[in-house]
Amino acid sequence: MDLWWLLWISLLFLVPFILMEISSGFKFHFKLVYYCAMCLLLSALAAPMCLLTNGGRTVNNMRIISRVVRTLKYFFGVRFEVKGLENFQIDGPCVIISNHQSILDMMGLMEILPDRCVQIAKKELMYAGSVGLITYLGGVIYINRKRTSDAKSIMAAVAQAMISDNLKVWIYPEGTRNNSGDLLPFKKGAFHLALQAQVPIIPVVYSSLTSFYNQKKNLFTGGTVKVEILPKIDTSGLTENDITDLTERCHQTMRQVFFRLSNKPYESNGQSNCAQ
Ligand SMILES: CCCCC/C=C\C/C=C\CCCCCCCC(=O)SCCNC(=O)CCNC(=O)[C@H](O)C(C)(C)COP(=O)(O)OP(=O)(O)OC[C@H]1O[C@@H](n2cnc3c(N)ncnc32)[C@H](O)[C@@H]1OP(=O)(O)O
Ligand SMILES: CCCCCCCC/C=C\CCCCCCCC(=O)OC[C@@H](O)COP(=O)(O)O
Repeated sequence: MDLWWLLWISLLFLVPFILMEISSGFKFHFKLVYYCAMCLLLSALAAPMCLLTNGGRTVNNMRIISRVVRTLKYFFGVRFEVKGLENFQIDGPCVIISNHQSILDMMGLMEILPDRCVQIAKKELMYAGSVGLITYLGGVIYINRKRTSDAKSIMAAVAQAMISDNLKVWIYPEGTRNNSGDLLPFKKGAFHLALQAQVPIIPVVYSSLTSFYNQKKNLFTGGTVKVEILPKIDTSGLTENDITDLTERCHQTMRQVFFRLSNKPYESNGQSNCAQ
């Protein structure tokens, strides 16, 4: 066949494909920018409310922040089906661990955030404009993930504050966002913290977002996220020697629930689940 014909025929198929890709990519990035802009705007509105109500940096601001963030789901067509909220009804502090898929997780976090609960976040979040300010006002604890020794000493101080100030602490044990449709191995900070403070761990699992949010496919439409708050895991009597087992047990339990909530067949990965 003539080379020109081949070129024309390829173009006939390629051009609509490229246009579709550009427009879906454009839609995806536009929606992400819109999400970030809404976060920046809502944070800028919430900050004076926090300052006027509570005066400065305090976990009590989380009530205001969560109420404001809960409105975001209506703009993005995201809904939550929550089970197990009664498992949050415990007296005193605890460590809450959950899977972390994307920046959209802030909606899922605030949907169920219990009272007097702060999160552990990477220190870079402090510099995210008004979002950084609102996290500061809400009492978020910042860590430098590149300096394990600094992170450890901050977490040791957090263990004390949990007891003295009756705080719950929310940690993403994967340590980073992960939209792969599986859980990453868990870092150990959350488990050390629970043991140091001698408090229970409450695992929370969110179903996979990939059916409506997928960066690889430029997909960001609306959808429903299933959320399950699991019964507390007691840590009393456990020692440093039990950290690896505890981490692995929590990872396995959460992974099974993650696959069930995401309507995916459970795949045993057959490896150690702890981050090395
Ligand atoms: C109004 C509109 C608002 C709009 C915005 C909406 C909301 C904003 C408002 C508030 C919400 C904010 C929510 C923010 C969420 C942000 C989420 C994140 O930033 S996730 C990233 C940060 N978090 C984490 O990284 C936590 C998980 N990581 C860990 O726990 C890590 O363990 C670590 C403590 C950071 C250390 O990292 P490392 O890579 O070194 O981890 P290892 O687990 O491999 O540990 C190495 C080694 O150290 C031992 N270890 C770990 N921790 C401790 C400890 N605390 N004490 C003692 N020893 C410790 C561990 O056992 C390993 O040793 P060994 O191998 O011998 O066992
Ligand atoms: C004047 C300065 C302007 C700064 C502009 C900042 C732009 C960002 C604005 C809004 C972003 C909204 C983000 C909501 C909070 C998201 C928290 C979050 O999900 O952080 C990711 C972190 O868990 C893990 O990070 P990595 O996956 O390791 O990476």
